Amino acid sequence: MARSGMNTSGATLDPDVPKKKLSKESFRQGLRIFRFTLPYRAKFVLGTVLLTLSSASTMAFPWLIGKLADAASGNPVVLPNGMSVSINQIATAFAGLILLQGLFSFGRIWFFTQVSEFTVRDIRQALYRKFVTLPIPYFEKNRVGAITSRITSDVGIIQDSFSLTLAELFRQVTTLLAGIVFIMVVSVKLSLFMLLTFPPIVVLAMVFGKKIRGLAKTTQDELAKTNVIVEETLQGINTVKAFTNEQFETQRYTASLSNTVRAALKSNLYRGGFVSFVIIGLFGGIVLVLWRAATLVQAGQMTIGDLTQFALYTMFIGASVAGLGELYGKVQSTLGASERILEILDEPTEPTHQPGAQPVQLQGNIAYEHVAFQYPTRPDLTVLQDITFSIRAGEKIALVGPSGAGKSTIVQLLMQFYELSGGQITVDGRPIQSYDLTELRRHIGIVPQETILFGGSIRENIAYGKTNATDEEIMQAARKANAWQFISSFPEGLDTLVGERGIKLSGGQRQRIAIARAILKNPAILLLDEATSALDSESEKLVQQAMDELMQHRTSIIIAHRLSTIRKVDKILVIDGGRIVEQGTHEELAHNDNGLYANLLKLQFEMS
Ligand SMILES: Nc1ncnc2c1ncn2[C@@H]1O[C@H](COP(=O)(O)OP(=O)(O)OP(=O)(O)O)[C@@H](O)[C@H]1O
Repeated sequence: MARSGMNTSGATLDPDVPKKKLSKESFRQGLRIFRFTLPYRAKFVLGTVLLTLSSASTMAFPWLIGKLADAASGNPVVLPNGMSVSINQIATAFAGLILLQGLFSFGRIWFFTQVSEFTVRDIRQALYRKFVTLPIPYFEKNRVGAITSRITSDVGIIQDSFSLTLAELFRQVTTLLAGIVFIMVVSVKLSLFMLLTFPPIVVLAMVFGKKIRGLAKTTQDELAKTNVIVEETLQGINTVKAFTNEQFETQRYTASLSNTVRAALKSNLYRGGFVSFVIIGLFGGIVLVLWRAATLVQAGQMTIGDLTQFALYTMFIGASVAGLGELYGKVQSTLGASERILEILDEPTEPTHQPGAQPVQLQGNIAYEHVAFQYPTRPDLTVLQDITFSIRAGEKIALVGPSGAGKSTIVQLLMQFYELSGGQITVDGRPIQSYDLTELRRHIGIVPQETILFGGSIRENIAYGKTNATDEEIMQAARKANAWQFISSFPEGLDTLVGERGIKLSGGQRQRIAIARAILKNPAILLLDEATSALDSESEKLVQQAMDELMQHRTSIIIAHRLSTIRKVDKILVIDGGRIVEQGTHEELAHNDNGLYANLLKLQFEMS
């Protein structure tokens, strides 16, 4: 039956996922998700057998009840072999059947839930493995929320369908077919009468139901709009107040609420109509059939037992038709969900962790040759053009230039986060694409502008650079990174929790954790992105010392925002508008009065 999708206090009952039109193709696609159940097929088959048995025993109930009614009303109940049976014997058989039915149901649930739990675990695992190996551009083209809902709500729908929907579908279809056969056996005349009366009512009810679902969706959309107003304005409450728009926003919200109520009332008008239609149509139909049945009993063409059986089977049929209507929607969502899941699983991944990849040792010679680049999400914007430079192993270079010049992009390309649009990058003379991606990245360490700490202890966060590091190694790295001092001042030391649920570290402290991570990783090549936000001078000094320590004997590329920190580097590349506009040592560039670097220096000098 049509379940209205929501109430107006905001709880959305149906996940707002697009449904899939049922077609041969969508079925064929959707069924591919079944490959995840293959390892558990034995359990699945067992569950199906038990389900068949339990459905069959349910179907025997009305038959036995009819026999009881016959025996009670004095019609002798005779077995095919001519033996007549008593009420007690029928009741005993009934009790036995109920017992069996209980066991069958238990077994069915037990086996089907195992299949669904294991299958869903495998699907989630496959999805997660896929997520982390998808190339970076994928995450720029798709919202993270949309991606994570694949692993939560879509997989949830699949779980439902393996544990419930499939079984229900099977049961309802068999009940419907068997029910029709049974009523035909009881009385062909009455069955034909019933089948002419009910299906038109059911079809009408389904059309009605669809209309109501459409209206419920409209209400849902209207409500979503009101929620957007609340969220936006509360998040930007400072702006609302600064512009003294409290009244305006309240009016806007009220107007949106009125729309919601209007939509909800319309939807409920139809719902009311639907309920009275069901009462009048359905119960009217039942009265009609009962009237016909009564005349048949009176004419001696049916017994009371037959009538009871007939009525009960009819109820079964009615329930299964109604159930099938609801299942239709569930099958649609399941197909939609499995298609979206399979779509992600079919996405090409980065070539990481290739089988048979040889470990490589890198010297750290880097060369960029005429590198050109556009971001895949903005193909019309040339971010880098003709970038050519080289660094010998152990040298340090700095990239400077205005914001948006392309410095971070140059560095990211070395990690192969994106494909080049032109030119090539080599490491130790080999194009970077020829390396196994994991092997290449293993030798590159980064200290980003903004260090992301994962929820967990400081120990875990440092060990992110080398997951099997010993405590001794972690402490040593922390010392070299000038981080040990503040870590040991916490009562819980390395076990101090950081991240969302833990304490908040200062910018300088987080950077030093990032440096400790990189020290543990011990890479041949280092990419350092200086924080733009200035640290206090004490913290600055500690971070700088730690960076110097980290850079020793490694090829390093530094994205510098504060020019004071890069006087000692071997070469400075000045980037502007995606090109290298100047290069040389600090001394050389500082004396080129018309140069961009000299100007930047002057600017920073004036500012400080
Ligand atoms: N992921 C991305 N997708 C699309 N465009 C991007 C992306 N990242 C950066 N850009 C664009 O590429 C250009 C270069 O950005 P980049 O971050 O490399 O500059 P930057 O010199 O490092 O700047 P800053 O000093 O402010 O960090 C900018 O125009 C920016 O808008």
